[in-house]
Amino acid sequence: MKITVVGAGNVGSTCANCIAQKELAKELIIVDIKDGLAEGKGLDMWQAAPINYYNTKVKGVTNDYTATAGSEVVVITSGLPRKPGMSRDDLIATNAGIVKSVTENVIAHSPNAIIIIVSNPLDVMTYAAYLTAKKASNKIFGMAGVLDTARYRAFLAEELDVSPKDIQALLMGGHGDTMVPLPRYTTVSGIPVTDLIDEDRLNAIIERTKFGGGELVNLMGTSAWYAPGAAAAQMVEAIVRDQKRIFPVCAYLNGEYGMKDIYLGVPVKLGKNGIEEIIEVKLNESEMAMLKDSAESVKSIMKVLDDMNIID
Ligand SMILES: NC(=O)c1ccc[n+]([C@@H]2O[C@H](COP(=O)([O-])OP(=O)(O)OC[C@H]3O[C@@H](n4cnc5c(N)ncnc54)[C@H](O)[C@@H]3O)[C@@H](O)[C@H]2O)c1
Ligand SMILES: O=C(O)C[C@H](O)C(=O)O
Repeated sequence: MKITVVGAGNVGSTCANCIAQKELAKELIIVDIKDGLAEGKGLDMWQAAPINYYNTKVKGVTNDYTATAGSEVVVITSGLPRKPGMSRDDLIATNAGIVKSVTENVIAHSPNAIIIIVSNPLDVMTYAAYLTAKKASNKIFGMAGVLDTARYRAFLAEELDVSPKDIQALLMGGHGDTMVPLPRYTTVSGIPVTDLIDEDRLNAIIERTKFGGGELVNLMGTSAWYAPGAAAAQMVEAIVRDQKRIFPVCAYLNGEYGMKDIYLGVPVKLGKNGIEEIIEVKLNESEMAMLKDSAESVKSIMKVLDDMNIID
């Protein structure tokens, strides 16, 4: 198994480190455009192998995609992160071109790879990569829901003073302020969360989750990486170990939830074939309205991508 992570910045290197520590690959290649950065991080991670006891051979390269040839899974994290005062959507002007050129290079050397996009604005960057790669949509999708759900679960665990391991939750929609956490599909070891927390506290947690990325941007001056890197690596694990995990993933919809030709966060089954099933949970009227609202917001950024005219 050979895995590539493109982007050796905060998220890419954290993701690569998780992949190595979980021994998900025999060979792990990290690529970055910045001279020496990926080589240095790859070498540093390889030197951690005798300490952390993993066999994954990590190597970094500067923009040399021949080294990535034959990768089975590729994670694309290249692109600018936002700064305080910016929205994720503000990144489209720079990141669309980066995601396009990186996807072309990835596909040229690993035509059969399953590709996971992380770069923001996530839903539209995933769509841009899909249009560029021209591959089946079950093999190209985005990471956001695993992260957003993890934030929601972490906040709930803290509020209820229980283990984060025992919180199961579902969150749908775009990776932006219109994301849709679903209390009806949130449990603590099977107990409905609504039985354990009052409505006001739950609503406050939902609001904090929606703006969870921005909270960290304001604290750090750049965006998060530990949870995002771990979330992408968890998706890689589900694929390489054929775990059939059910995760919220930014997936291409072709009629599911009454929507077509859009990438949006929905629950899917992830296994060795990538997205093996899109699960259509029953949404009530208000949940469906929120999902549609989120889709409209993603569509408005798809229109910006279209107007940029950079993808055939
Ligand atoms: N989907 C999510 O949930 C999620 C979570 C966190 C961050 N992100 C996004 O991930 C991206 C990366 O965030 P980060 O914090 O790692 O940023 P970062 O600045 O630390 O790293 C980005 C890296 O991409 C590299 N890069 C730029 N252009 C490249 C190219 N053409 N080829 C190869 N490498 C290139 C840069 O040199 C840099 O090292 C951002 O767009 C950020 O918004 C998404
Ligand atoms: O918030 C950001 O800009 C980065 C990422 O999308 C996140 O949610 O942490």
